[in-house]
Amino acid sequence: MAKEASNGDNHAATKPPPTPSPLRNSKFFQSNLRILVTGGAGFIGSHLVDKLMENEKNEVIVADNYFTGSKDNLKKWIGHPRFELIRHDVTEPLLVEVDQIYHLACPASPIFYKYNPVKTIKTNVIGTLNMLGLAKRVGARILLTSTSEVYGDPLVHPQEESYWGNVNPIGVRSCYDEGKRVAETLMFDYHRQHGIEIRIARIFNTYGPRMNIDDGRVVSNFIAQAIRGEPLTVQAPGTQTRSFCYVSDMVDGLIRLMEGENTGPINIGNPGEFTMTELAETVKELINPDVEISMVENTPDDPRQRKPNITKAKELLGWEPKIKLRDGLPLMEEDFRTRLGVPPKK
Ligand SMILES: NC(=O)c1ccc[n+]([C@@H]2O[C@H](COP(=O)([O-])OP(=O)(O)OC[C@H]3O[C@@H](n4cnc5c(N)ncnc54)[C@H](O)[C@@H]3O)[C@@H](O)[C@H]2O)c1
Ligand SMILES: O=C(O)[C@H]1O[C@H](OP(=O)(O)OP(=O)(O)OC[C@H]2O[C@@H](n3ccc(=O)[nH]c3=O)[C@H](O)[C@@H]2O)[C@H](O)[C@@H](O)[C@@H]1O
Repeated sequence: MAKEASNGDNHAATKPPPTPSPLRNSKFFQSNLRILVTGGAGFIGSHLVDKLMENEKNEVIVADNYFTGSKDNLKKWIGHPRFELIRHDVTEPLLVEVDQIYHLACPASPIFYKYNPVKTIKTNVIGTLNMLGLAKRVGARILLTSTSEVYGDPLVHPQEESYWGNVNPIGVRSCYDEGKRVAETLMFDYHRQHGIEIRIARIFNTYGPRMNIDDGRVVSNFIAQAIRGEPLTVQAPGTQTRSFCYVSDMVDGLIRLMEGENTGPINIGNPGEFTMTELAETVKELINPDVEISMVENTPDDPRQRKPNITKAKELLGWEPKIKLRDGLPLMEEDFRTRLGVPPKK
């Protein structure tokens, strides 16, 4: 039985995990591990798929509705015998036979999750219920990519997993923050009530190649603006902080959590903390020293500070990030230049 890594509450399952599908024992069953990645056509999901596909014992099925993801992110795997891509919306039930589920499906950029907030809530609540139902039917282990946004505008700094958060339940970000909080609740209820093997990662701001160019997230905005020679738009006051994790570190953390013995929730993020003004200055220095930095209006309920305490990830998963922000940002440049059609400066 998985160990609890969280708030000192009693999270123990009352039931043993459900037995895996009888198909596992059928004559024609292959010995490979079948892994479902929901949201696998998105930014983090596609990097996770790349890593999972490196292991020849893995078969990977991606289910995605392409709201913020794209087939382009997975083009090198389309047609591969161990890979399958399904256009599917997780708010509808999905019938597949799998051993593990990485449940990532959910728009992550504030612009996109606020675009259709009711759909965002449905994705988090009904989508997670459907994936838990699937996990229960086939006896699969399921990992949810939750978020540092469950801490809201945090009054405790850095944030550790035992902090219950400071979230506005009726704000414009609530469809996402509260949606993920309910998704975490559902995970633990299925774990306690039905013995489902669960893993919860609380991801902190992650960046890297394949982020949507017009995603609205700060790192992709600044890199695209720097390459286009447009002013970097720091939203006021610019003193708000974030801690940025490079995507390969994130994928490594997610796989360790899935493979390990702890349910979580566990923070996965890079504790290096920067103000948005510092981030803009770093992008300017590394990508285009000629661009201006301009101050623009902010959006409601923007958290003022965010930094993970990763003691649990270090102790329980033996994980910590390796890539510093200054080393990670230049790794995005080539991908962004190619997609923007802007050749490197001479
Ligand atoms: N990137 C980050 O900084 C960050 C931070 C915290 C948590 N997370 C979480 O990690 C996960 C992946 O984030 P990302 O940055 O790769 O975002 P992303 O927007 O690039 O990827 C999300 C994917 O989910 C798909 N999707 C959305 N709604 C769906 C639905 N109803 N049915 C099926 N597919 C659907 C999208 O098409 C996309 O491919 C999300 O759950 C997000 O909440 C990300
Ligand atoms: O890590 C997380 O848990 C969450 O982080 C992000 O949410 P947020 O931190 O608000 O991400 P951004 O939209 O990238 O904003 C970060 C900061 O940059 C600022 N910003 C954004 C865009 C911009 O052009 N300029 C700018 O200064 C924002 O005001 C904010 O303070 C993600 O988008 C969520 O999906 C994720 O769950």
